[in-house]
Amino acid sequence: MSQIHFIGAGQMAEAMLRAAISRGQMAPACFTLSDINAQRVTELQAQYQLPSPMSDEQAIVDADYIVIGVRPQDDIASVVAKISQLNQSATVVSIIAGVTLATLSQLFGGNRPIARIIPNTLTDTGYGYSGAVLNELVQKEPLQPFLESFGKVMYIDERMLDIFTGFGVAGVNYVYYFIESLVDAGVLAGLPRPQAKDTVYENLVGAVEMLKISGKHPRQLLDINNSPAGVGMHGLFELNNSDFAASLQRSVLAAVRRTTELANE
Ligand SMILES: NC(=O)C1=CN([C@@H]2O[C@H](COP(=O)(O)OP(=O)(O)OC[C@H]3O[C@@H](n4cnc5c(N)ncnc54)[C@H](OP(=O)(O)O)[C@@H]3O)[C@@H](O)[C@H]2O)C=CC1
Ligand SMILES: O=C(O)[C@@H]1CCC=N1
Repeated sequence: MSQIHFIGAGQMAEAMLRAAISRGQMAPACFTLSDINAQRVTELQAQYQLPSPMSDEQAIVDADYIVIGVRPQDDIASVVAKISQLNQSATVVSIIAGVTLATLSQLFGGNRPIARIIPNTLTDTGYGYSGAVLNELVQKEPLQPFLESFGKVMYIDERMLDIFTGFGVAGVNYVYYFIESLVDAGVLAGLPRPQAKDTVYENLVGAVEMLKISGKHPRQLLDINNSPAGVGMHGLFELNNSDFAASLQRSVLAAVRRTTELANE
């Protein structure tokens, strides 16, 4: 059983281990945590019945995988120094947005297996891809069960990882925002909120299924959904007349830019 130690026990660390445990793919005993905020660690240990090691240092020594879960703006160099001092062989799994394998390898002084993973916050659902890049020292097979315990895994070229972060992982934002706006539209038109919400959820899941089942392009399904001079076409005309598509695309580009920016701050 692999031992996984998280340094930085924030939102993402919790989302990953909660999914791994609740989906029955990893045992609570696999996980130890450390964080600047000791209270946070105590709370998570109690909530998920995680072991309490003798010390943070001991947990790092015992780990097979060490997940760096701090933010790009945090003192990453001090985290690396601590790992290097205590454990020379564990595979490092960095989830820090924007920070490249080259930067991490340089900090670790080479010879360190490093996986750069950008997890998705859809962890509990089994949907959503984590973007993954491994350096040549990582053994993929033993790492895979951990990665798959909190989502699907998409191995991509590292030069695409910031794009994947801003587009794919931050991408859930656009879906939540779209759902909120569309439910509000139903309410604005006069439907009670619970019915508006149920309708939007059903349409969203159903539309994805239709695209998958039919193999058609969205535009082809739009054509089927719109009769001549009909209801749908009048609605679409207003959308065509708006900045909807370009706004969405500008938002994604801003998120991608910010990913790269963060690594240089
Ligand atoms: N949230 C998301 O959707 C995603 C986030 N990521 C990446 O995951 C990482 C974590 O994000 P998230 O969980 O949202 O952030 P959080 O702020 O929730 O978690 C970071 C945690 O690390 C702690 N911390 C900071 N410095 C240290 C240190 N030197 N040693 C130990 N603990 C430390 C922080 O404590 P304190 O708050 O007290 O400073 C905090 O508890 C980021 O790098 C982000 O880019 C990747 C994919 C998705
Ligand atoms: O906003 C963030 O920092 C993270 C990284 C990608 C999505 N959310």
